[in-house]
Amino acid sequence: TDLSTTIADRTFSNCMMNAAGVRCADENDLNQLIASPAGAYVTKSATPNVREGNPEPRMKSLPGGCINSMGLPNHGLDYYLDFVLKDQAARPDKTNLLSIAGTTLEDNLAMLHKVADSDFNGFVELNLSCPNVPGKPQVGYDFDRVREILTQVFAFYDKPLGVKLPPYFDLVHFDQIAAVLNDFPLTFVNSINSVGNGLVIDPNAERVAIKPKGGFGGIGGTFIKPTALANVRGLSLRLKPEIAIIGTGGVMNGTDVFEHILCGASMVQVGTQFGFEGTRIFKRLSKELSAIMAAKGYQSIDDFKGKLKTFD
Ligand SMILES: C=Cc1c(C(=O)O)[nH]c(=O)[nH]c1=O
Repeated sequence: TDLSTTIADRTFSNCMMNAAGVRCADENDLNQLIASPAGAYVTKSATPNVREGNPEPRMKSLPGGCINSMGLPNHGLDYYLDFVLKDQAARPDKTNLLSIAGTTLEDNLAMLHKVADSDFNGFVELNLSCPNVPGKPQVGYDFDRVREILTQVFAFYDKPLGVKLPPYFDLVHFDQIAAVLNDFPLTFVNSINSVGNGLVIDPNAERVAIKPKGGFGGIGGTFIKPTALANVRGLSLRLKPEIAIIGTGGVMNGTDVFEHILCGASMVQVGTQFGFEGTRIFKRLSKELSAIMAAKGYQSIDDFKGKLKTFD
């Protein structure tokens, strides 16, 4: 079975990769992803300069999931841009993703100008959904702000670019964000980021599990899969066909990957479970997805991508 996928004019050997933020902040993490069967990697969301992030404990694993309020710790854009440029020179036929998450519009524009002026020819993933920068809202929930940002970005940025969105929980919000996104030459939309501002408690200590923001943080893992699938499907039904969808959220096994693709995902990102298992997860997920496809007689993901049935 063929697990390859195509987004815009780029073909990836495998339709699975990591989600930004998980085991992708250092070059040895990224080199492990390169050595794995993952179809691509995305780098930890970058800010213009090195950033410490929030005080620890800032991440807690749970059965089947996790809560995090990392606060955007990263080595700064130059570190990741240097890495992807070196990798691109060594493997010119591969496309990878560079995630950026400026805490201000100015920072995002400055970073995008730097990337525009470089030889980078991969995809930029503009993160509009970080839930963990104290005092900063998840931009993706402010539709006018998203329009303003994309207007200013596409005034000069002409390389492939997508956005990473927070989860929406109202069909009218799918309509509203799609109406904004359809006005721009986006290469992809990645849904979803962690479900923002959940609260995990340690009942023995009668205390929250993580330190930042009084214990509030982004939730990932198996419990967010129904929300992730709804967002992939809701956007797939509303976005113009030129905008590909990357499905992220709740992927633990091959069935979860299959479901994201049924909902319309062209690429599936794995966060929490990749964090637990490491890069060997990509061999396991590839085996599991291949077995599902073989049992159903599917040769490639296009045989079932977006073909979710309803009762009517
Ligand atoms: C880029 C910051 C993010 C972070 C973080 O660095 O706290 N955690 C998430 O779950 N999603 C994010 O987008």
